This record gives sequence, structure tokens and C-alpha cells, in this order.
Amino acid sequence: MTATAPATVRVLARAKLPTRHGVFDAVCFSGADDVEHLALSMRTPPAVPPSDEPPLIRVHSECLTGEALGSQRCDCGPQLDTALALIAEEGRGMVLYLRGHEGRGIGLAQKIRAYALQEAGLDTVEANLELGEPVDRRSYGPAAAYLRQIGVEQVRLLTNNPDKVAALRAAGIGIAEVHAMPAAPLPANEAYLATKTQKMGHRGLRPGEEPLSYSAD
Ligand SMILES: Nc1nc2c(ncn2[C@@H]2O[C@H](COP(=O)(O)OP(=O)(O)OP(=O)(O)O)[C@@H](O)[C@H]2O)c(=O)[nH]1
Ligand SMILES: [Zn+2]
Repeated sequence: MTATAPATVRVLARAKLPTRHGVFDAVCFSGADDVEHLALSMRTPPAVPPSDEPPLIRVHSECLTGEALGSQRCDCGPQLDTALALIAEEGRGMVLYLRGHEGRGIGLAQKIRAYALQEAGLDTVEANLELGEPVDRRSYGPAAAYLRQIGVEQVRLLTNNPDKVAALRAAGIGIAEVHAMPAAPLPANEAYLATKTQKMGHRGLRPGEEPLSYSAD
């Protein structure tokens, strides 16, 4: 029997990425999964005194329909935009954009099949199960390995998902604080957001609520 190889991260390419929120450093990396992920970061300029606070980090799952196409079935597009805006506002932090996470890790075709089942009355959790899939198949290992490799051991995490907090912590990342993300409710995603809260334990802010942060301990 061979020993398990240590989690390795390979940096594949890097360049500046100007966005409407400002200029991010883009690093394409792959982990043990051999998938090309992207880290988008901002760092405090040398002239500014360094902060003691851990950086604001968003570990974000790819969603073609929500992010590129503006689908209103989910809130992935507004969440990604909010994360980039919050990091730009602080002037430091990182979005780890995880590819291969489409449909909570079941892939695009299965996600579209899950949508068809939701049209027939199932909720997002029931639809995955009906397809013979787990409710959530994602691994956050590559994100955790990348953070560890660049020396980030403590983070302030932007998420509403308690499983993501637990998974990153199990992978060796200290979560100093969790910052809930504002929800972007629309008629088309009302049931989806409600199921995430009721069945998946997600937090989330209602419109008009002040951004909330709480200790993860
Ligand atoms: N299987 C499935 N996946 C979905 C559905 N709607 C969105 N997704 C995927 O769900 C992933 C995002 O998960 P969410 O549950 O919205 O959010 P999260 O990442 O768990 O938690 P946050 O950090 O709070 O955003 C993306 O990969 C989407 O493609 C759906 O109805 N079915
Ligand atoms: Zn989505």
C-alpha cells in the first residue's frame, strides 16, 4: 500500500485582472484534483500600515448559469459580485473561485436535470437525491491547500453555509469570523433560498439587514 501523497498546489499562471471593482491579482492554480481554479486577490499597498485582522476570504463555487448568464434560479452571480466589492472596499482579501463545483459538484448536465426536477415540484435537495447524487459533492481541499501554501492560516470567511466553515476548518484553515452574505431574493429563487435556509442550515441576510459577522467558535 502506498502512502497518501501530501496535498500539493501548482501555480499555473498569474496576471493582473482589472474588474469594475478594481485591479485584482489573478493566480490560476490546481490542487490534488487537477482542476484549474482561480484566486483573485488584493493586497494592502506597502505605504498602508498592515492590519492585524485576518483577510476577508470568499471561497466561491463556479455557477455558469448564475454568473455568466444572469440566471435568477440562484444567487451565485450577486454573491460573487458582492464578495469582490467587499474585498475591494477593504483593499485586501481574496476570492478563491473553484471550478468543477458546478451544481454543488455534480456537474452542469446534472444541475440542469436537477432544475427540470425542480420544475416538476422537487426542491433543490430532493432533486439531487432523485438523481442519485449527494446533496453536496464539493471538496474545499484545493482552496485550503492554496491558502496554506501562501501562508494564510486565519481568515474572515464570507459565507452563509455552515458546512463550508466546517470543511475549511477540517482542512486546517482557522476561521476567525464568518461574515454572512446578503441574499438576493427574486420570485424565481425564493423557493431555492428558503430550502437552503431550512434544509441546509444556511444563514443569509434579508434585504436591508446590516451585514452580520459572528465568531465561528
Ligand atoms: N445541484 C444544484 N446545484 C445548484 C442549484 N442552484 C445552484 N447550484 C449550485 O450551487 C453552488 C453554490 O452553492 P450555494 O448553495 O448557492 O452556496 P454555497 O456556496 O453553498 O454557500 P455560500 O458560501 O453561502 O454562497 C454552485 O455550484 C451552483 O452551481 C440547484 O438547484 N441544484
Ligand atoms: Zn448559481
